Amino acid sequence: MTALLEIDTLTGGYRDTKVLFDVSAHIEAGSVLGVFGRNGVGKTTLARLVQGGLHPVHGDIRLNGRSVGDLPAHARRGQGIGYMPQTSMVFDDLTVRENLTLGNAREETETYFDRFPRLAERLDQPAGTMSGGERKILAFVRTMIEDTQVIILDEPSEGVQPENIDHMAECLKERALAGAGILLCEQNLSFLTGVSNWFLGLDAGRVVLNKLASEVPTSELRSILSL
Ligand SMILES: Nc1ncnc2c1ncn2[C@@H]1O[C@H](COP(=O)(O)OP(=O)(O)OP(=O)(O)O)[C@@H](O)[C@H]1O
Repeated sequence: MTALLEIDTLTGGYRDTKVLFDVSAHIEAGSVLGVFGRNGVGKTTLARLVQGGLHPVHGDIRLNGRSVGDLPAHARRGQGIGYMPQTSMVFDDLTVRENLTLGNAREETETYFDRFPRLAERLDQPAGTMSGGERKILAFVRTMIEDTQVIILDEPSEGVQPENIDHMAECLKERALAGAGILLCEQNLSFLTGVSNWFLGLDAGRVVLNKLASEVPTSELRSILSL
C-alpha cells in the first residue's frame, strides 16, 4: 500500500550548502513520525523541504503516490500539507481571532478552547502581545484546525508549559486517529515518545535511525541525542 507521504532520498539545504543527505522516510495515514536529533542536525531543513519552502537538490516527496517535489509551498498547502514553522508562526499584528480564522478550517476552533482557554480569553488582542509560549499554542491550534492530510510541526512544544504540551499531545493523537499523517520535529523526548508511532533520528543531516517506535528503547533515543 502507498504511504500517505513518502520522502525519497532527499538531499538539500541552502544555496551551495547541503545540509541533508539521502533522507528517506514515510508517513502512513493515522500515524506520527517523530523526527529528532541534536541542534543543527537538519530537522527544520527537512520540515521545509517537505513543506516546499526549500527545494531539494536531489530526491522527491510524494503525497498519496504523486510527486509534489516540484511544487511551491502554496501548492503543496493546497494539496493538503499543513505546516507550523519553528519561528514566525503567527501574524503579530492580527488579533488571535483573525489568526484563527485565516485559511480553511476543518473544524470549529471552539473545540480547542477547553484545552487552551488562554486563547479564548485573548481573542481580540493582537497576537504579538502574547507570550512566546502562547503564540506557539495559537500557531499550533491554527495548524490543527486546517483542512490538511499531512501536518508538519517544527518544535511546537518549545517554550510551552508542560500542562499545555500534554494538551498538544492529546490533539495530535486525535488528529492522527482521524486519519492525518503527522511529521513532528521535536527535542522534548517525553512529548515525542508519547505521540510518535515511528522515529526518524538524524545526525549531521543523515538518517541514523528509522524504526517503529515500539522497537526503540528510550536509551537508544538518548544516545542519538548525545552522539
Ligand atoms: N538559512 C540558512 N542558511 C544557511 N545555513 C542554514 C540556514 N538555516 C540553517 N542552516 C544550517 O543548516 C544546518 C541544519 O539546521 P536546521 O535548522 O535544519 O537544524 P535543526 O536540527 O532544526 O536545529 P535546531 O534543533 O537547533 O532547530 C545547521 O548547520 C544550520 O546552521
